[in-house]
Amino acid sequence: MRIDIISCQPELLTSPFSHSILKRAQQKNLVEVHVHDLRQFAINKHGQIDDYAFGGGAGMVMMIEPIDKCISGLKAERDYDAIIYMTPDGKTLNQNMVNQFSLLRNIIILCGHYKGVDERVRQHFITHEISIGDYVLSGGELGAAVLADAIIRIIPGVLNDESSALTDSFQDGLLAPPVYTRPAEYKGMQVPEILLSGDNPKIEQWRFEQAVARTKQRRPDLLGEQ
Ligand SMILES: C[S@@+](CC[C@H](N)C(=O)[O-])C[C@H]1O[C@@H](n2cnc3c(N)ncnc32)[C@H](O)[C@@H]1O
Repeated sequence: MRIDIISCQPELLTSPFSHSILKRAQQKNLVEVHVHDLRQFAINKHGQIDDYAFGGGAGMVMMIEPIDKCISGLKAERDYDAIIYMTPDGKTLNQNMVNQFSLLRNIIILCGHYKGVDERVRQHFITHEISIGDYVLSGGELGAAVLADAIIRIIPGVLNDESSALTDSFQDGLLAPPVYTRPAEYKGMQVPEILLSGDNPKIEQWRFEQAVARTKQRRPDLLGEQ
């Protein structure tokens, strides 16, 4: 898979892709991540990529021309399955959407700033609008990193033990059950006896029951309850 991220603050995206699982995924050639500096496509030598909003009001608006040039250049090289704009008024990201995106070959993620992008960008170039929650960030980079991380970790071969991602929260519509590690007893706090029993079918049953109980308590909406 190839992910192209368009940003006017590309430095914000250096760290998330330089460590741990996302770094290893790139080293294993399971994903290519390319970050493009929108200022390289500025309309003048001052690096201008934004301007005042027509109609007035506070806040600058990201111009259509630099974004068009950047996206058109990428599209001239290859086909893209999705061109995503990170925006608080987009569809709220969930695991189902992440699973669908992880099946695609090439995607572009556009990060906004200021008041956001000229609406014509959204109307003419964008295929998906994604929010990472009902709050407003300063820019789309953190959201793009969240989206890319969620996608990349479930690409087959990225996690050392692929089954791990399948037992995480939301994959089967439930929250994940509690987990414990050594020591079995710490300052009088015990690990549930069943997990030390070696009886795998019973452990699986216990985990399922815990997942259901946790989901009922914390996220009844996932079970179709209120
Ligand atoms: C200050 S915000 C613009 C908010 C916009 N004026 C509004 O009220 O919907 C700047 C940029 O941050 C990104 N952003 C902010 N909150 C986000 C969220 N919850 N999910 C995804 N991206 C977000 C978007 O790319 C947005 O264009």
